[in-house]
Amino acid sequence: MRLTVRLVDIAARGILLHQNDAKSLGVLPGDRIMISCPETGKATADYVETTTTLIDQGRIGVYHHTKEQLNLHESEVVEVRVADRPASLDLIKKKMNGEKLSRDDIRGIVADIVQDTLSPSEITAFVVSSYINQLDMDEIESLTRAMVETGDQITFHAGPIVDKHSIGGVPGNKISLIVVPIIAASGLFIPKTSSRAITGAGGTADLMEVLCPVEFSATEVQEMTMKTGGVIVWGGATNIAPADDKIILQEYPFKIDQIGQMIASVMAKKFAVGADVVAIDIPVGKYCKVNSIEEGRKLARQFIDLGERLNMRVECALTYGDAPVGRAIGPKLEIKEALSVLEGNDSPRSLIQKSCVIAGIAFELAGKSNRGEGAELALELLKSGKAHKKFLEIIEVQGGSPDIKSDQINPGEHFYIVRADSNGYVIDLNNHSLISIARTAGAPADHGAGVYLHAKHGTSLSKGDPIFTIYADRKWRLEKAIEEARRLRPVMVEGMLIDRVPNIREWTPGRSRTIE
Ligand SMILES: O=P(O)(O)OC[C@H]1O[C@H](OP(=O)(O)O)[C@H](O)[C@@H]1O
Ligand SMILES: Nc1ccnc(=O)[nH]1
Repeated sequence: MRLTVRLVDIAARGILLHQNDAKSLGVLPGDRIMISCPETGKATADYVETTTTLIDQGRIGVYHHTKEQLNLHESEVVEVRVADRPASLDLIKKKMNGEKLSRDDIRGIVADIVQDTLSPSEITAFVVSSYINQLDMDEIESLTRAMVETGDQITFHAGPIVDKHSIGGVPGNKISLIVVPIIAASGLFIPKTSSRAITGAGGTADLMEVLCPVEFSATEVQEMTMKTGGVIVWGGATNIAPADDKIILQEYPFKIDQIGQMIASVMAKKFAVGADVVAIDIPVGKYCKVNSIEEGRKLARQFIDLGERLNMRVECALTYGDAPVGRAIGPKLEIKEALSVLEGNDSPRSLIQKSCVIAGIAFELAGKSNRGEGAELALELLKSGKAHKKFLEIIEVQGGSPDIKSDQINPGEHFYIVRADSNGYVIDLNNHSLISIARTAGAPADHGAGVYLHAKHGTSLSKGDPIFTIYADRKWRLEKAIEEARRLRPVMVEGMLIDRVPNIREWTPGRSRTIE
């Protein structure tokens, strides 16, 4: 069938057909058609959407992606025919049925993810199929390798290359902003690529973006690392493991991070930058991705095994995840807290301790310090101000201002303080609820949004004391977050009323009771 092009300014994938043309072709919404340009001979497949009003019969609505692929112009005539289904759909179904995927199967799926052959809902199907029928170690290795092979890789001619990564899941986990400059200040190289928020209210890339650009090519990452010793960039922009970010985009709304894909997501980024040694932070807690020490050990073993298969030396730290790291949750609040620690502030101690433990493991793995002495070296580099100086250099090389000070960073202008409604000690913090409130307030997209905790486990509060403050860049978002905080009550104070269950049945006081 020949159709006339109408360019439609929509960024997503897809092709818009009049319902009658779709019927003549024998396709339904979601089916694929092959569009070829007789003039250039170029062809590409895309999935169909249909309309009865937006496009006239005889025309084809071409979205941005296909326009770019085929270099199409308004009113040009193209040839359209039914396209084959991508073979990877059957492979995803294989996983849905609980079968094991071979290396070639996984290569096929990842290639189709990277080339945008699979639609977002089809990628979601892959995520869900491996969420229900977990990936085994061979499948995780294949996924990691396929993610690396379909993207750019960096080779450093100096070494050792050090890296760190957290599996996430604990709010306020801003330690990369402290660990990376500590490691770079020691003279080691750390080309750190991070993802944006997956289950949280601010990934490291979202945080760093408050201070400077985070989108660079693999070559730029390499050059900047050689110059300063370290960078903190967004993995999704580098074309390092490009499938990773496309998968994460589908996980974000569900707040899920399937274990096998998580391991591959982390390790692909490490492998692609040529890391020799890697320290992995696994937060463990009631509301974390990993809920018990036992589960944490199992996951650590998987990271170490995969490291061996890929020739990287990996060590994992199971860390305390029952409470947020530090007190700040959300991009600007977290940057402010991390920067103030680098500037020499002595608190929050949990943040300093955790950062030094992880940097210490990396030092020991890289042979920079003896076993058991790495954290001490990390603390020295932090206390001496060398890590702070290095952080400012990293900001500058990425295009930000090296004069930035923590007291110049202000969270959102709209805020609300939640206060204790009884005396007592803080006995529980619900990470999921805190993240939810910060996201409802606008984090991570609104950089000023988030939650600042005034009290953590064991803090003694009197009625009326502040427990946490919610910040937002927009008033309506703050209002929604306050509503959510009232409903979720993320901080439990001993002696506090948990909920009141009203009796809504009609009742007249004093009415005499009758005994039947
Ligand atoms: O949103 P959730 O699931 O908490 O985790 C995502 C965060 O965890 C990792 O941190 P890092 O890169 O090691 O600092 C990721 O890269 C990302 O920034
Ligand atoms: N799935 C992931 C978890 C944490 N970090 C990542 O980069 N990816």
